[in-house]
Amino acid sequence: MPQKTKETPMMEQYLEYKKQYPDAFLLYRVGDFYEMFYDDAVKGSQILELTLTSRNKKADEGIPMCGVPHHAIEGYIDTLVDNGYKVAVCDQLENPADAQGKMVKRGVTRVVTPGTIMDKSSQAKENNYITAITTAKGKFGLAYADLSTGEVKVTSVDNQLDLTNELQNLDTKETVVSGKFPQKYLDRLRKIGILISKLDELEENYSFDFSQITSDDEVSTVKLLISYLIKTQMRSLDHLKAAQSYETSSYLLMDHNAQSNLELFKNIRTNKKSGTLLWLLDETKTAMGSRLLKQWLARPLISVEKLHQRQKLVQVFLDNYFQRSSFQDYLTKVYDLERLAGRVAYGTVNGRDLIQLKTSLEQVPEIKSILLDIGDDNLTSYVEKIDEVKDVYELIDKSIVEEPPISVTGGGLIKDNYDEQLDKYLDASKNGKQWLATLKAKEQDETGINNLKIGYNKVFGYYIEVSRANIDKVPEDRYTRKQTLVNAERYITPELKEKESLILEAEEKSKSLEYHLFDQIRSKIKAQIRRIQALANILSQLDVLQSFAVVSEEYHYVAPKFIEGHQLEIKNGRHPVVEKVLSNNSYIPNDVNFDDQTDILLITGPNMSGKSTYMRQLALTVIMAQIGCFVPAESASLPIFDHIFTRIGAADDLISGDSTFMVEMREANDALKNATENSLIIFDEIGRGTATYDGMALAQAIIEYIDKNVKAMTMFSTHYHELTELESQLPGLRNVHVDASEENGDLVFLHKVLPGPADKSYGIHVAKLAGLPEEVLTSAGKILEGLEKSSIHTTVSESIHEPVAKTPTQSPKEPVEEDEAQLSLFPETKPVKKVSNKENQVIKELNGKDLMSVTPIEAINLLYKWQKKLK
Ligand SMILES: Nc1ncnc2c1ncn2[C@@H]1O[C@H](COP(=O)(O)OP(=O)(O)OP(=O)(O)O)[C@@H](O)[C@H]1O
Repeated sequence: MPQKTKETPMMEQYLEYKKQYPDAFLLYRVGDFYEMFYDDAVKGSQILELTLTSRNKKADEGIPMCGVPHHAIEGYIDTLVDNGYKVAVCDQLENPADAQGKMVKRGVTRVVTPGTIMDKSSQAKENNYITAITTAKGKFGLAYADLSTGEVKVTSVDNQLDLTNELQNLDTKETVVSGKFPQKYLDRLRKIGILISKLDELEENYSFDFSQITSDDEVSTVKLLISYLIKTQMRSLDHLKAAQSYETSSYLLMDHNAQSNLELFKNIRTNKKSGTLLWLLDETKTAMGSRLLKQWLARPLISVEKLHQRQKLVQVFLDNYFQRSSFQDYLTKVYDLERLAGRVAYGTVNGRDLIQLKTSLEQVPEIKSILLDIGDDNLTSYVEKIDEVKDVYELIDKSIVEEPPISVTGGGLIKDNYDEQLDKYLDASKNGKQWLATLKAKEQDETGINNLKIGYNKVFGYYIEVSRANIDKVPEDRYTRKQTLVNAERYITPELKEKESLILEAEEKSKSLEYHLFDQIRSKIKAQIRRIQALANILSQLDVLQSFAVVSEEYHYVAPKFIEGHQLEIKNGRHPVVEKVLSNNSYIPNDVNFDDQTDILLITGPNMSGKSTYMRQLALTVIMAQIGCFVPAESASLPIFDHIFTRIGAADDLISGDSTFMVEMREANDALKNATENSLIIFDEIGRGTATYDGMALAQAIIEYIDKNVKAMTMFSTHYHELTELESQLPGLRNVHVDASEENGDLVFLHKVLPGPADKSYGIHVAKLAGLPEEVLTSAGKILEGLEKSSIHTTVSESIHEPVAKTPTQSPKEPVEEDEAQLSLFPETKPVKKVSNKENQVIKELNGKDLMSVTPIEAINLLYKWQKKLK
């Protein structure tokens, strides 16, 4: 921390800025370095692996310091921001030479934060969303923006769970709140790695298009977000598009767990894209297309009309292979128009970016004509809307050289014949150099000094240099001596000085004129940003649709039919990712059928037989259908789903401190409470996370609840074979099993889904496949045999479904026998001899419960409470 001793003026200035940005690393420009001091230096040197030193000036002695070279700053900023920190960059605002001994003027020129970092090439295919959240009238407002593409959206959600979900689905790294935002909601967000940035004062003076937002609360949320962007970015935000309201319910909903369980974007094991649905579907040719595909996958549609529209275009790309390939060839040459537009608005665009913009625009007329040639009405009406933005193309074409330098201040950017004045300057400087060469030859000739040179330095400009050995040949009447070196003398002549001023003036002026012209060109393009964004939008949609066609063709997908009512029929469906990964067509296709009587498919079968794969296959097929892609099947008729709920695999939520079983129950609860008839529920072995009887009882109660109250299409896999007997009691439940057979004591997986329950579990066979020691396997075999013979086993399996089945599905005609229900749930409980007080209480409570109005989760909670009491 700052020392008590008096600071040097520079450190005083530093501390002044640091005070304004206490939560950011302040990178403070000193000469050719950006320096950090005090705590920033200590922490920064660790994160960035820099050497920590201390300032040596007497008054500053002991101040920790570390620095990075100015030209390498971007990489260091990226590292800090990747680690979840903010960075404020404090630049020199004047040339130190002009400061004339006073403190150099400095100022913070940008603040980079995890949500606002732009231009990271590693993230070209990703959106980086910054979010803002507000709360009013018990609801939450949520706005998000991608600063590099200019997208701004806003919505409101009813509760904290939905808010967290939406933030996680957006994968936001940073969220802005006002100082008044209730603290209690923020801890959870911090725990899941979101940086919270507080902003107390809203900006007032800016123009932004709020016209498409209807609710005042949403306007407030967007205002908070825009204010933060203005505060941190300190430059034009003209490229931000009009904010759009959206409702989460106008898409097929999937919470964050479902997205990650189904491996849409990240492989659960590797955390990478490989092996995901996005990986499979992404045959896009542009970064914009890839980002859009990801957005479509995160928000599948529920409008049949829009889906038909997408399907038709996919079909057109499928039917016209040659046009599609040349469309792809041209698309490959289209750069990231969205981000280029962002850079134009930001003023960070350089000559090379403009050439990229030009090259991209150059492809558009070709793209249009190829697509119009196909002659499909749907596609044509789409393509006709494409604005080629020809004026921008022409402007860049006539003004910017084909291979411009990175810097925009050093000249060499602007073409000949673009500006008359510039041509004159360039001519003068070009001719001047020619003239100098001629002069050198002439002087060498006249003086006879062969090694006579013409040079230049900043102090006295152009000079003639003669080596000491030749000094006697110097024509003293024409040459004026300017400088003496050890081995040479330097001279000037009136002729040289006259040309010098012309050459220098031309060079200096041409550079600044070039910059000025470049700035003008940039502003002219900036005025057309909306048109470039609109073009980017159409091209990225077409890119995604052609990508669907490529994948659908390669893997033989079909257009799904959307049907009304509670039915689904998939013939020979496949899991698209497993199919791709498995070699030589070894994937076994399977049908999925729900008729109007069925809501639950109860899936049994040995471990490793393919139960999870079968269930995920349906979920992925539904998602693919609802983004407008074709699906992996021979034919598919599906309803439009409103929500997919999943409970797959073991996921501990260590952050919130929940156990696997707790997460399992929370996810089950979410589905039971929120699913509708139009939802899809995938429950993979619900109940396995707890003791067998509890688990089985719960699984059964959940199935019955879905059948009776929810009626969503449900796939439920289980190893509790006893549950298969439910088919005779629940008209909406059908058993299917994944087939396996035993050959010479070895298990053969057939991966074929057949009607009816599985007859055997084969758990020990799978353990053998996994290579467990022979001793363990033999011993397990003996234990199993014993269990199968024992009466307990049969009693349990019979009793377990009977009484519990009666509770939720009990028809009013059949009175519930509570005693029996209680006893049979805990069959190992010894018969009660004497009823204690505690037991009396439990019985009383049980008698007082209206079981018809108790949810399965509440039921298990009650059971837990009672059991605890009795213990
Ligand atoms: N239809 C299929 N065709 C070919 N291979 C399949 C098929 N279904 C599954 N498999 C293969 O079998 C493996 C195991 O499948 P899956 O994980 O779905 O089994 P499971 O029955 O859910 O197992 P467990 O009960 O142990 O969770 C998969 O990784 C896949 O390689």
